[in-house]
Amino acid sequence: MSIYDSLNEQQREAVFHTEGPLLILAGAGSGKTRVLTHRVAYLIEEMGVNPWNILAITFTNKAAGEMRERVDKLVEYGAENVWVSTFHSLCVRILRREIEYIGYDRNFTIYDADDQKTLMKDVCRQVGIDTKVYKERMLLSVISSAKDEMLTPDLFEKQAGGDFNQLKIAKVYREYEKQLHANNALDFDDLLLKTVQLFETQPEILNKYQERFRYIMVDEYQDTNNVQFRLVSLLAGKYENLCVVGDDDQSIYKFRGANIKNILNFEQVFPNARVIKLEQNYRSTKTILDAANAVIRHNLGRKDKTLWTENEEGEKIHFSQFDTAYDEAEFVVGDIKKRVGSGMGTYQDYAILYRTNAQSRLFEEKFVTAGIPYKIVGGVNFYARREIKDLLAYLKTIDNGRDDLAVRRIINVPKRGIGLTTINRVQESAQARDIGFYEALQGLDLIPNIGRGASKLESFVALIEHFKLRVEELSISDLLKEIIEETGYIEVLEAEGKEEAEARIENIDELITKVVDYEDSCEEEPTLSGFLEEVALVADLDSLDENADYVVLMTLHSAKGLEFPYVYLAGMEDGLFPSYMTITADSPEELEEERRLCYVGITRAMKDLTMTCAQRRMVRGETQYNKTSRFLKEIPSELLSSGQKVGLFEKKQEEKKENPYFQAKKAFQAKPFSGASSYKSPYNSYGAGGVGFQKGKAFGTPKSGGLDYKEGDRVRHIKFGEGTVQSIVEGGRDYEVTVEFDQVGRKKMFAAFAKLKKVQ
Ligand SMILES: Nc1ncnc2c1ncn2[C@@H]1O[C@H](COP(=O)(O)OP(=O)(O)OP(=O)(O)O)[C@@H](O)[C@H]1O
Ligand SMILES: [Mg+2]
Repeated sequence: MSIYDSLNEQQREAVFHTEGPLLILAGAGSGKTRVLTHRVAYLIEEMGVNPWNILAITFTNKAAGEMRERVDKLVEYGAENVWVSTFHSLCVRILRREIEYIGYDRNFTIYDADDQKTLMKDVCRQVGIDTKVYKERMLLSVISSAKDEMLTPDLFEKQAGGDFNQLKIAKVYREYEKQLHANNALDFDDLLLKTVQLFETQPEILNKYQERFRYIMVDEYQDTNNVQFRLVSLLAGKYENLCVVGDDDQSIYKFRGANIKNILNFEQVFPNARVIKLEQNYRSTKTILDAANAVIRHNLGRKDKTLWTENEEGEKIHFSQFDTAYDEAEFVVGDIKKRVGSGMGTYQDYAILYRTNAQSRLFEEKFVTAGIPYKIVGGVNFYARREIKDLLAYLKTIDNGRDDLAVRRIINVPKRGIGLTTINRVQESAQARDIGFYEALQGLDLIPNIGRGASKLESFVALIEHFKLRVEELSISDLLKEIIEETGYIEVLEAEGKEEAEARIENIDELITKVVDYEDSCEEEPTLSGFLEEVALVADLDSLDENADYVVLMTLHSAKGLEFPYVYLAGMEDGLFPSYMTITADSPEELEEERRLCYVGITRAMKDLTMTCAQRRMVRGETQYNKTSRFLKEIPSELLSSGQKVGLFEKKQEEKKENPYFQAKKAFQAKPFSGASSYKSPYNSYGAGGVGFQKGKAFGTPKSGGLDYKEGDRVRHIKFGEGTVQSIVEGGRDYEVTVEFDQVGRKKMFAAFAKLKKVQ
């Protein structure tokens, strides 16, 4: 029996069709990736193709690794000569050999986001652009899109027509390119673009690679963008032995420029293309597949496909709704433990998938407490994330300053011009005198050669000392918000690029939630040291043995292409998944993209799928109420094991809406934030949404009858400072107080939240 006997007829057809363009368009779990790997084997073993002539491109490093493994298993000899790589690594490999042809040095540098921003600052200065009007981040993002569209500065300028703004950006783009070149550097987008330019301008080089890669395969083709498509078309231009596989229903990277048209128009670009559809799903039970089909059917702009399976009916999809996200995490972790305990697979058969990275935090804490090994795939453990470590390092430094590592971590974060040499001098001096690093910073005149660095170090110490004083005045959560605000931490993140910043800000919001959680659940008086101790207990980063059997946690985006016997889709709530931004943007296209993501999630499950959601979820320390996800409601109730629960919460919501107290809270929420800090997550997709209310001691306070100030009095607010009360108006359940603050002007707020103190 040969390995090809394990394929069905259509799959075999695809494997045996080796010459000429081929599009395999098929739903999830139908064996697309399996066809690719068997095709590689077939080319080598049966067709006598030199492994060297084969190129397989996948989307992520993890997918490349897995494909490599599968190919190695199938092919006995020479598998290592097949190039299996992502688009970026392919381009780096080519450019390291050939970039001299387009005027760069082979040892070019690849600029990361930080480098790009530094360069952009410089460019703006040169061109005379005010970065307050044209933000570096915005400029970089426009340039990135231009590169994806393969627009050179010249073309960009042409397209600008007479548009003043666009012309200015064109100028910036030109200078940016010039300087990159002068530094012999490429940014991330350049890797693809320069490879395309190389091929377009150097026919003999293109020819060399066309000869080299006679057989090209691309997995997850639905998520290629324009420049990637161009690259593939060029490489395959001579032999046209191009096999692409994809599923338009799994296109989930539009926000990164993925162009679904690349798959839909494949037949136009390659008119002699053969199209093969695979319709049998081998991965999932009937129930899981029915649910996935039912959800995706709600998308309008799609090629209709019918996916069926011979697999058994399987269990119904479990659905549970919990009071809080905390309960949700406890259930999921407990459920996995119970199932594994009763012999249902091992931990590695289980995956928890969620919409946003920040959701991992609660699960991780539960896993650590339950002693179950877990791993975050395609990401880092919550407490190991850069932004979380940075902020915790601030809190540690403020708490006692004895953690040298923490102090050193943040002394120049965000950048304040304190260099490594200066830091090392402080360190040496501290060691010589056997004192702590922070202690050494407090006596700078005793450090030799500190010179020009001294004033910057002094301001750092002053900042920390200022925060130390604030520990007495603020709650821990407000202190944290103040640190974020005063250090400008968020702005620095934003400059690194929107997408990246978005995820990091969500993590920071989640840290604030953790603090508020601690403050609320603490039996004694909450203290900073107490909080840090608690974190140390749940943030056990070393407990993971890399080879151990572990549960994997990841975002839905990173789950593409993978499969697991048991899958949990957590946070199935409107406002989280689909995201609040998607719902409020009123954009059917974005909603369809979220729905495809849901389809990807459901179809990862082989045997069993559990969907969970919470009625209440804290975001940035504020409780937010969410409805059950609309996607969940698109699943016919006969497929759900507790379908009757869907909609239960909505009923409660209706009842709540009639409650006047609740309305007052809602009205408060609709107003600009006027709490203890003005830091408001700019990307927070939910903070402003729904029916959340400020959590904290103030909640539940009856109408503030005990106001000890009246109109005309001088009052003090913890954040806004002193001001004069303009008016106090009876408003629903609470008084609305308007204050003219000396520093920040007029603010209107609810008395219970404002916590104004009369100035005697
Ligand atoms: N003919 C077949 N016989 C038995 N098992 C198969 C067959 N084809 C595919 N499978 C199995 O079905 C599962 C799904 O296959 P594969 O991952 O290749 O699907 P896919 O179409 O690439 O899915 P996705 O769209 O999620 O990337 C795998 O476990 C694979 O081994
Ligand atoms: Mg696949």
